[in-house]
Amino acid sequence: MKILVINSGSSSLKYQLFQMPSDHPLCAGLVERIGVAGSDIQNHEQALQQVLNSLSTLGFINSPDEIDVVGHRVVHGGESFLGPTIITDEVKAQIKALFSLAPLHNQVSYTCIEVAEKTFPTAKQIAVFDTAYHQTLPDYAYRYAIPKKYYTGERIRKYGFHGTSHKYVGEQAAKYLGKTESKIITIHLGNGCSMAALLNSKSIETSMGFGPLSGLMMGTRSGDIDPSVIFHLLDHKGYTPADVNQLLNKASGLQGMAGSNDMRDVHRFAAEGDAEASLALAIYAYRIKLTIGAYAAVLNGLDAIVFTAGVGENDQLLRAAVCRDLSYLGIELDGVKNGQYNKEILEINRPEGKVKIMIIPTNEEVEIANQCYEMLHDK
Ligand SMILES: Nc1ncnc2c1ncn2[C@@H]1O[C@H](COP(=O)(O)OP(=O)(O)O)[C@@H](O)[C@H]1O
Ligand SMILES: CC(=O)OP(=O)(O)O
Ligand SMILES: [Mg+2]
Repeated sequence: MKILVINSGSSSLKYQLFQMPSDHPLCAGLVERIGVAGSDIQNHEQALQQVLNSLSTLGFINSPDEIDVVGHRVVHGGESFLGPTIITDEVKAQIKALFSLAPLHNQVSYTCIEVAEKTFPTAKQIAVFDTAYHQTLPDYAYRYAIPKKYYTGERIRKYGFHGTSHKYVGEQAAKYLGKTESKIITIHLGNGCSMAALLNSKSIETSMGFGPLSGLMMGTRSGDIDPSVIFHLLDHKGYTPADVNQLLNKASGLQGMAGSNDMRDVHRFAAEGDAEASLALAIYAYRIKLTIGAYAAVLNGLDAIVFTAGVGENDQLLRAAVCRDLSYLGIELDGVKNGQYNKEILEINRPEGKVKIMIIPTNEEVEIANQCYEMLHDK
């Protein structure tokens, strides 16, 4: 069974082609900096077209009907989708209905689904949702302290995102620990950033909420901000709701503070003496540290913290800043090991540290392919 997985992030499109059941890809690739100023690739449709052309020019597929399944990452599945789902017209309508809740993401996934349906008309199209893994949060974690009718009527609650990544690295960490019971914090730092508290490999708390805007500071998103700021801008400063949306989703975070959403740029600006870039780095790390403290309390203990995704895997300075002065919690980073990551699971704590600090490369594509394969096999 040949499965093509398409993972559309807010600024990138990753793909992998699998001959299942092997989870070693036949080919894999990444289109980066989509829609970023100065980039050749303006949108996800163009990016996907480029991927599909290269799959056939490079000879990985000779004809579209060789693809049995296209697995799509879809960010927002609301409360309806708990596992991999065959995409029907009704499912597409539900994904569309969630556009307003995840403005950077669901529209992009929807575009990718439509392009894939046209390109691979004989393949099964399957969606795997970021929200699915966080459906195990207890009600006191997912409900907001507002009247019940906003939950029952408007479905306003914490959903959480990046679930496929938190699940994948969390399960690897639990396996690595070799314990049946585990308390793990996963830290996904890509363009979007989120953390999850995992009790025995189930998500019990996470930092994103109703949409993928809350929690940590991100590439272009503010993360947590007092909602009073929004009322102030609307009521007294002439902003429209669309202006505020643009500000908090696209013109904040690293982009808004330091002028680039690419962490590599921000480090360069800071090294060149840009004080606001240095402050952006400090805030970015501080928010993660705050959340580690909170999640250690929620879990009532801690076996491991896991760094993953673009920044989490590759940025040793950031990891060092997060782990500094956390020895009270048993978090003690080994400065040498911290610099030795080479795309494989790596333990980077000092031997005397009670808590394992790990870098685990996320692989949302493998996780999606496995979920699709298992679903079709169980039938
Ligand atoms: N060597 C590196 N050092 C620091 N940050 C890096 C490095 N390589 C990639 N990144 C950062 O990873 C982020 C993208 O992560 P990724 O997980 O691919 O994001 P997404 O899937 O949300 O598009 C970018 O901010 C990029 O700057
Ligand atoms: C949900 C989310 O923020 O996804 P990404 O990090 O891929 O933008
Ligand atoms: Mg991503």
